[in-house]
Amino acid sequence: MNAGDSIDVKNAGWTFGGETASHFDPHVSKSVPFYKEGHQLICQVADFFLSEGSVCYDLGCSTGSLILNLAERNSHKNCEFIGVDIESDMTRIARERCLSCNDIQIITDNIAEMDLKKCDLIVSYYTVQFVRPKMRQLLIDKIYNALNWGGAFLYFEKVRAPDARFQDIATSLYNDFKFNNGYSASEIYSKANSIKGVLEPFSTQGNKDLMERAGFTDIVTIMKYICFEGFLAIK
Ligand SMILES: C[S@@+](CC[C@H](N)C(=O)[O-])C[C@H]1O[C@@H](n2cnc3c(N)ncnc32)[C@H](O)[C@@H]1O
Repeated sequence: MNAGDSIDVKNAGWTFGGETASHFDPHVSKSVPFYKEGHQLICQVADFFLSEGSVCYDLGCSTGSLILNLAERNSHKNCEFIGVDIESDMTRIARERCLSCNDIQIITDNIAEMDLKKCDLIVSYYTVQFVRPKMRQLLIDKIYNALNWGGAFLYFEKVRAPDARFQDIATSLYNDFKFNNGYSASEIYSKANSIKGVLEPFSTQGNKDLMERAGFTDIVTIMKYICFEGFLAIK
């Protein structure tokens, strides 16, 4: 970064509304490694849990691409797909995208406060990391309680490393990932400033502890790349 670079720093003011929602689709895979591959993996895992009449949630569905993929892949199973996002700018785009699919309902709500109905699959793809830490255990408890026995929670999160040395390495590698995808040094710095206190990752162990306290005992990692991890937890 040069001394003359101008940086638009919205300190700790990140939001998914407005411009972020309208620019979300073309930009997300430049900052989330294997974004599309993660969706593909979730769809493949969902095959094991969705059967005739199942209910499936996508918590923090953003513009609806994952819930649409899930619904189209399982259109023969008569399932109910419910996408939830707190930002109406996101759910407006998601509703437009999913218009042709009658199995999908898109709801604007706060996942930390809403009730969940009984279901066979709950997906959270990089969403819980934005829920206030004090609300997180209650949310994971609610997810566990909503699942039918044998149902699954697919839980993807940005994760912190187990100690400072690994965290330094992970931060450096992730900055390289964004830089190599075309973000400037000042954009990377600006984003890091804006998400302070908004994006709050827990460690791998911290996330497992949340799930175990909720009641999950069968938990495996199904994807990991630098500081991005996907867990499959079965009730
Ligand atoms: C990184 S994006 C998720 C990406 C999305 N799952 C996908 O596959 O494209 C995080 C999303 O979570 C939503 N979100 C954050 N906190 C939320 C909350 N408390 N309730 C519902 N949605 C929330 C944001 O509005 C945003 O759309």
